[in-house]
Amino acid sequence: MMKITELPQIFIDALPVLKQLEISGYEAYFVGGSVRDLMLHRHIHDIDIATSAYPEEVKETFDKTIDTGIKHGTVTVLYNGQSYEITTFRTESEYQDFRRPDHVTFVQSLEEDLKRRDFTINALAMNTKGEIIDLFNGLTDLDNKLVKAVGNPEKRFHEDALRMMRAVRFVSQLKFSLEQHTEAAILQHHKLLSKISIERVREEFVKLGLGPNSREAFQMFMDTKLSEEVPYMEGKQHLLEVYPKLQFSPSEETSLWSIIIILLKLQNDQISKFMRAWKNSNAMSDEVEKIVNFFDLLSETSPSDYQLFEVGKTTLLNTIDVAHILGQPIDSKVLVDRYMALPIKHNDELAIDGNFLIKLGITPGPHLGKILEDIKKQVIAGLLENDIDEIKSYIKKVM
Ligand SMILES: Nc1ccn([C@@H]2O[C@H](COP(=O)(O)OP(=O)(O)OP(=O)(O)O)[C@@H](O)[C@H]2O)c(=O)n1
Ligand SMILES: [Mg+2]
Repeated sequence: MMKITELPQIFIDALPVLKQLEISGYEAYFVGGSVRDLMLHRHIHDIDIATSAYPEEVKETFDKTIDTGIKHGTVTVLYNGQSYEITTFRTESEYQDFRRPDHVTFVQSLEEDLKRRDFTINALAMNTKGEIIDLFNGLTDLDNKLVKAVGNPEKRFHEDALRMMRAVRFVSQLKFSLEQHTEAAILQHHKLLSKISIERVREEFVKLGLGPNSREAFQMFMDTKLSEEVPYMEGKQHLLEVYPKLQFSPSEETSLWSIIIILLKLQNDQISKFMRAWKNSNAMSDEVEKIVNFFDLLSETSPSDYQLFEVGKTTLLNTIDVAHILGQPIDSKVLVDRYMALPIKHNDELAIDGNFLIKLGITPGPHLGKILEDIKKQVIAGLLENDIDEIKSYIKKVM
């Protein structure tokens, strides 16, 4: 049996929680992604604990607990300023509506818990001695870099169809391959994905898109026809096939969405609809719309100083990133230099404001707004110095 002697701090911090359960007469193990990532020497962002104790028993064992998902057997324990999700050994009923189980069955053995998990690499457990429990050859699959369903892949995907997205997401994140029966089962059952809420699909899609192996994973996403079951991508493989051939993989979510929208050749009025269909936030949607529009502008012409000012630094850099990934030849250095050389970069850097104009005797209203806008344009174009006195004499001249 493999034994880990030097555990990362995050496990050491959690050990007293597992030991407390053991003292109370229950079994407790580290499970899931944290054990996988430990074996891969990847960063461990959180840990999951599985126990033979029922949720009520977990609550009796610790002082501070929160009923996170008590129906599903999960209790959060607050310990030493950290929070830990502790889930009772459970299985999933096989056929509900292909979504997360709405009821679960608690079971007595770790083995029964592990065998309903999605992939062998996620079905490892570790006890308090640091011993790895590997009932489904997860360690071999880790060595061979394989995402392989535990047992019958069709059953696993019927229990939770999101797992099909998770499979390609791990291919991207871990640079793994899909085991052939697992891949075949996804192709065969890809339609089940349409039953899953967009929020959950989006989360996996973003992880897929931002993973280091996202271009290969995206090819798999199309080959298995999962792409046919998500918003705006049905019947669009001929446009999306560019993605695996991109120069680079995106590393920002804004870039990922912008690139998909550009490849799909969506018109301007469809961008926010696309973003809404994917249940993205308004802030994300607004930024992506700005990026795509500026990208279109850059592909046609060189932006004016005023257009550079309007788009702002963040969107400029985001658009340059998108152009870079798409292999679009733009002179990013010139654009950034020009932006940095702008006399003002924000409205509030203008030497005057509306109140100043009112004091000069201009009546508030649309007319005043136009004058202010004109002054701003003159300043940005370098035709007028951003200086109160200069601006004052300019106003006197034009009025
Ligand atoms: N649809 C799912 C989701 C999760 N799991 C199991 O629950 C564990 C924890 O799930 P989660 O935190 O969602 O995923 P991780 O595998 O831990 O990946 P991440 O690093 O992204 O958290 C997984 O490892 C897996 O054993 C599963 O079997 N089926
Ligand atoms: Mg996890």
